[in-house]
Amino acid sequence: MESFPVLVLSSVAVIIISQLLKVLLNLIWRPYAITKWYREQGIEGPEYKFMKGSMEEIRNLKSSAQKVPMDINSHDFTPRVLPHYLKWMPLYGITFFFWFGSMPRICITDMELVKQVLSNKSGFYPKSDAGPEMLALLGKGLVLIDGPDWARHRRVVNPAFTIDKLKMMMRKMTGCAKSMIEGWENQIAQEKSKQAEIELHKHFLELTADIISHTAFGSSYIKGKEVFLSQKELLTLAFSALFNVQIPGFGYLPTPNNRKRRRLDKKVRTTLMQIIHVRMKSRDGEYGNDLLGLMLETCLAAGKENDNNKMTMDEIIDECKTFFFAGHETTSHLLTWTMFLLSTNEDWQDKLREEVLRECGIEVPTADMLSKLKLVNMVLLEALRIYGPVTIISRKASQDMELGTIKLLKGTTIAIPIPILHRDKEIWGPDADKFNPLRFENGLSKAAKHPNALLAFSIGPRACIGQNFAMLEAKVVIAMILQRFSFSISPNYVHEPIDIITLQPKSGLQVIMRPIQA
Ligand code: HEM
Repeated sequence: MESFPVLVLSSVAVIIISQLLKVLLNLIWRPYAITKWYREQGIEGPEYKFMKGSMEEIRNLKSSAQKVPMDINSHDFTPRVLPHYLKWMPLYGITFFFWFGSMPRICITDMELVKQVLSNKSGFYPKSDAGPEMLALLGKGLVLIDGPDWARHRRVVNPAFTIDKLKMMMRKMTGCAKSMIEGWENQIAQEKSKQAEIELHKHFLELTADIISHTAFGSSYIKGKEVFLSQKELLTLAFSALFNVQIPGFGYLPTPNNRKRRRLDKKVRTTLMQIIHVRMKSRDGEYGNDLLGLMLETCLAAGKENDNNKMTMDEIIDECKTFFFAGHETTSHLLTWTMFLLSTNEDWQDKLREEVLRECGIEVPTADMLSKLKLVNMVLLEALRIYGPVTIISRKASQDMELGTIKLLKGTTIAIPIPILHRDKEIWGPDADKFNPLRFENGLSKAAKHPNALLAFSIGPRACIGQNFAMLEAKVVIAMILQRFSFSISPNYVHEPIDIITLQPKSGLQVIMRPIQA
């Protein structure tokens, strides 16, 4: 009979060898087989590089493309933000594959295929896997989950975003915008000047954080500040990890970044728990009908029917993370890019001010007044088209399946590069690179050759739940600024759009603001 140590050693050896074989299979043989599979269908792409895939090339292309700022009148930031797509599309065709580490990604830019993927209701194209950094940032909330959990969360959350609820949020939105604007007026008065240079992006990030805190959580920017500041750091971590080689299990090691991520995650959770406890104590069994109230109602309604809509406290915390982040970052960028466009196209600024003063006068706008601001709406849609905050939508093939003529292998990620589709002259016409809000004159569905061509909020069942909220918020803020200020771009502004997960100006947006004398 074999001795015990020999048995242990041989078992360990078997485990190590089988793990090594698995690694070799995933890192060498599988990419080779996948490449062969797609090439046989005529789909080409850059060669797979051991473990790194295409990551190193993407990082290098991006860093050299981002060395030179853009001309202020040019809106085509794709060479800076998506240089790899621009390099590979002419080489391999509009549908091509590349490598996120050892995982294949297929880029699709055919609108019909995009529609098939995004409109699918049978769960064939779930969200692609999120790394530990994105999970810490957004939690397992609506943006990242799938299947029955997603459907249950969406059922709970939907009623917080009905048109009636949005109208009721108007007072809070205008209140937050008024404080920001009065801050600017005071600054200019204190400087005893007729104008001041204001960095708007920073202000919009705080404003939109304040608005989502008030409207969804009955809190304020100040109370939720720890969440926002920690999420900002988590965002930087997620961004820096985006094009790194992913080593399985690496996220559990006590590296400085992993430790930082865990510390920030804990801080976010503690602050959210404080906000939740305040709400639970302050009401007598009624938790309110805002987002937090609706979620708590389902969680704490022990013994009541409709368990299908129940959420656990951990799920609520994850959903809070999602809404704190998704509910303010993107909208602040939309406001920033809209103000950039209006500061550099003063003829449009004047037209919009005329419309705002005609429909709202100098009153605080109401929802009814805002519904009449057609030109403001057109400019916001055009800002979403050319500077949409979300640059890539990705999904995963849940099984081997066909998408058009492509035979997809299970696990392949499908990447939809929105800025490239939003500049497609076949879809948007010969002026696709230009700022032309008039293309939306006859409504969203008639602005392009394809009725669903604007993908800024995505389309289909996973489209943005907050799109009406974001549009209302953006209209309120832009209208209130136009009532009180005229503005032009500062000579200090440098046009460097950059995608730190979402598209934003690298060093803020400096604008010269001049109060309009009443
Ligand atoms: C200009 C502002 C906004 C833009 C451009 C935007 C864009 C998007 C996009 C493109 C998606 C789909 C992502 C994907 O399929 O991978 C999405 C989903 C989502 N957005 Fe927004 N968003 C904005 C504002 C908001 C706001 C204000 C909220 C919350 C109040 C919000 C909450 C969400 C949530 C929860 C999802 C996931 C929906 C689901 O999968 O069921 N977003 N957003």
